[in-house]
Amino acid sequence: MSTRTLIRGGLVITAADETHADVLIEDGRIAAIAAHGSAVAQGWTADRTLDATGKYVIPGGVDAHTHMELPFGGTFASDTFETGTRAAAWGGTTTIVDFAVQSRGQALRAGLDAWYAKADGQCAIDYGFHMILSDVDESSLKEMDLLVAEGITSFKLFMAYPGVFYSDDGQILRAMQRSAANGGLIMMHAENGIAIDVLVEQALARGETDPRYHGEVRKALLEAEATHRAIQLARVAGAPLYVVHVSAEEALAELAGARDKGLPVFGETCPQYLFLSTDNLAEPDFEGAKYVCSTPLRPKEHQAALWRGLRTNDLQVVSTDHCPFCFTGQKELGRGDFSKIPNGLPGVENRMDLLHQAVLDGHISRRRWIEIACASPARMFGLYPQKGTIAPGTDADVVIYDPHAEQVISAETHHMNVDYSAYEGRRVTGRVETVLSRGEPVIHDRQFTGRAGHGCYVPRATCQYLG
Ligand SMILES: NC(=O)NCCC(=O)O
Ligand SMILES: [Zn+2]
Ligand SMILES: [Zn+2]
Repeated sequence: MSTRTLIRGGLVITAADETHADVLIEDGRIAAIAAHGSAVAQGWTADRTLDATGKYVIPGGVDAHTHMELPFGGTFASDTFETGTRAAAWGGTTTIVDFAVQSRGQALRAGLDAWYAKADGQCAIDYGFHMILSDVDESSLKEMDLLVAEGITSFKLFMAYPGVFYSDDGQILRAMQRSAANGGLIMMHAENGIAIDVLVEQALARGETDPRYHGEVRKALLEAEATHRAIQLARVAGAPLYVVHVSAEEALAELAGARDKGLPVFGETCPQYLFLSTDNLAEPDFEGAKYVCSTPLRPKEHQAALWRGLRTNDLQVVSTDHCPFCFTGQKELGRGDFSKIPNGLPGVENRMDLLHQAVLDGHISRRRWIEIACASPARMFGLYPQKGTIAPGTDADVVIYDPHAEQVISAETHHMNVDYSAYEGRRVTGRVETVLSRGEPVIHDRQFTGRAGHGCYVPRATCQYLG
């Protein structure tokens, strides 16, 4: 039986508009939107009415970069699809795109099937997959075509992590040529991993073992160099390119220069690069390990450039790169050798709130908040307008957001399965109150009302920023 839900009296914010409007939801979709107080809206009846007076009504967040249960550095990211998607819902995110992994020597199909199995029946919110390519050869190139047809329309390659996920320039060029032909989008981890490994070895030989050296060896210039090289390879292949987790001003300058030339080059940054810095990596007593991720945190001065890039659209997306490892037992694997600290930070629950705080701090406008966190990732990865906006016919993935509520971010209160918060003690204004996923309340008045298995796999179209 169909349920009608009515959200009354809120300020509806999309990437395009802000309107005081009522939103009618039926059969899991937005049925209609009408000005608050209009005769049309007053005539609506519903089984469930949610009062959003004084609140924002925004599209559910789309986090296009998560790693639930990622195998890394001899351990696994500590959020499962169940715990990670529940935490995402608490933070106002209603869709994730996670990375299925091809292990070396394995077919893409095997890696993808393993990810379908991990997520199936576990998720509180909807999900899709990108595919990590670890072994670019004739057979994996052929498989890329099949995956694009199946709705896996983006592929991550690594210029970092030699011996693990690393692809050389020839492999990268081949994968790009294939994506130019099949419509897929190459997502690049742009760091010169071969040069970084030399610097790691030299640092360790000098006895530089603390977490802060992770930031020192993974130099901004090596991110910029790899970004430049990835752009040139994409040009040669005639392929579009999306550079993930951009952290260095110099790398952003490469993207901006390419975009100025009109090239189809896109960039993502993450909250950790906007709000944290090498000061965190330098925290004493091995606490810096909590902030080890790649690309690494940069000196604070890089943040202004990233905010500018988000305003000027040289960066289009903010995703989390959520890849949590507990401090106890996981980050600790790298005591005495920073190169053994599993790379990654938790954050899937914090993104919408941190970016709302950025609105209050004057870095971005409200509509740009929704654009970089909802609409643009949905367009980039072929989910729009089903996801990422509020419009008649789209999925009713809707957040009622209280822009005045104060909160202090803490591991004591978060829902991610990780024993620390990268933002411990940070005060932010704004908080998720209610979250609907396809019309079903998964968070209702700050209570979890969802369930594992509600979330559905969503096949994706190709990038909607291209021709
Ligand atoms: N980013 C990170 O440190 N860990 C996750 C894997 C990746 O995205 O490179
Ligand atoms: Zn990466
Ligand atoms: Zn990642």
